[in-house]
Amino acid sequence: MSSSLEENLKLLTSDEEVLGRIDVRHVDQVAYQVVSQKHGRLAILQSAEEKSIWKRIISRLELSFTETFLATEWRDVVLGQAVADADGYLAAKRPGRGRALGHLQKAQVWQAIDEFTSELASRKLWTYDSICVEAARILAESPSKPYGHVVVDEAQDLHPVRWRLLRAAVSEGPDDLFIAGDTHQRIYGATVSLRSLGIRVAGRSSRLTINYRTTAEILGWSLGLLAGQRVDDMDEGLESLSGCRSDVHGSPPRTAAYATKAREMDELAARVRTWLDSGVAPAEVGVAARSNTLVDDAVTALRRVGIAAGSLAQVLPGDAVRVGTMHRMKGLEFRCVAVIGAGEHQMPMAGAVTPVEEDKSLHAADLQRERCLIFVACTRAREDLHVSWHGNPSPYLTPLL
Ligand SMILES: Nc1ncnc2c1ncn2[C@@H]1O[C@H](COP(=O)(O)OP(=O)(O)OP(=O)(O)O)[C@@H](O)[C@H]1O
Repeated sequence: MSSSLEENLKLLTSDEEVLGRIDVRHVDQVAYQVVSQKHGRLAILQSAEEKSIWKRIISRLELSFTETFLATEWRDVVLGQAVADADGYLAAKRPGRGRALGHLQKAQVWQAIDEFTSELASRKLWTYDSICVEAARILAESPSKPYGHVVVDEAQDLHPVRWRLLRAAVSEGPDDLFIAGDTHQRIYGATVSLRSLGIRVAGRSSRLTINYRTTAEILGWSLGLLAGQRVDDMDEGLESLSGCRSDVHGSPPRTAAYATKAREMDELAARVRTWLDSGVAPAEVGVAARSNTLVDDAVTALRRVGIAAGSLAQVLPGDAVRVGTMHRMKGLEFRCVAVIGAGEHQMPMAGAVTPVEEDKSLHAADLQRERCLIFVACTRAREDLHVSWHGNPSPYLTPLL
């Protein structure tokens, strides 16, 4: 997405001097650079290793918590609220955490987290979150800031550790932070209160209601995916979709069910061929899928019939159809979009949803994120949207069928 933003920046100016002063980067890259300047090359803890460290701690301390629970408690409560010690953790509120903890349980959780962070420190291992914490600390202590102004896009997906980093990356003053986001498109992380992070948006924000990208037909249909959902406004209130509109009209989105994946892939290739034959450039066709496997399947199906196509995970030539996971589709747009594999077994994706018996709140948040993902994918289409699946449709789609 940052390369797409960088490209679009060139539509605003071609002045190399101006472009040279604008740094378009993922916030984690900013954090890595700040921390590596001080500590050298950083070794990143891989998720399988993280799990096994938590598992060892759970078994050593004979705890009844799962590794997911402890990892989330560390990330969202300890790092999220910048808790520094046991007393801070015992006093911390735990909004959005499904399982209530008594005093003794909190002491056990703190001991586990303390052992976990000590192990990371002794092995010199970092997570992307801990890099952000360290970067924010370094920048907060430094009198000189790397940026004069910071523009934040896709703000709904940033964890508090990233907000603290961004806050510390620019001195406080007029036009220090400009924030754009849409909480209906939250596909990572959980609800954040900007107020609690010292970022004041009340009375200083505007709601954009006109959608210039897509047709009224595609917008109306896609908004149906979110009907009845309560969505926050990042400032301790609720966001609304009322008044959202598009003034451009076109064909209504089409949906199609197939008996098998193979058939769905064949029909995808036929659909893309129709778009290309009608004059749509290959790079203006996007195909969105929930999993990497399905992305590969779609690329193979398109190439099999002679259509140049590639995954958005790679650098693509200008004349190829873009196929990507729904996560990769964020922030992009295409004249025509095919959302594939929108079936009951793919959306929500079972592996991405915490079991309800493990953590009720995480379970609900995960389901909501899956719903937002399909909304994000569908709203990438400017003119034509085609949604398909094999087997039964996703429960997110059934109210619209
Ligand atoms: N005022 C405008 N007049 C005409 N076209 C516009 C205007 N504002 C935006 N657009 C066009 O609408 C499309 C979507 O704009 P943009 O990418 O800024 O939206 P967005 O809110 O960031 O979308 P999302 O968050 O869903 O990715 C782009 O093609 C952009 O060029």
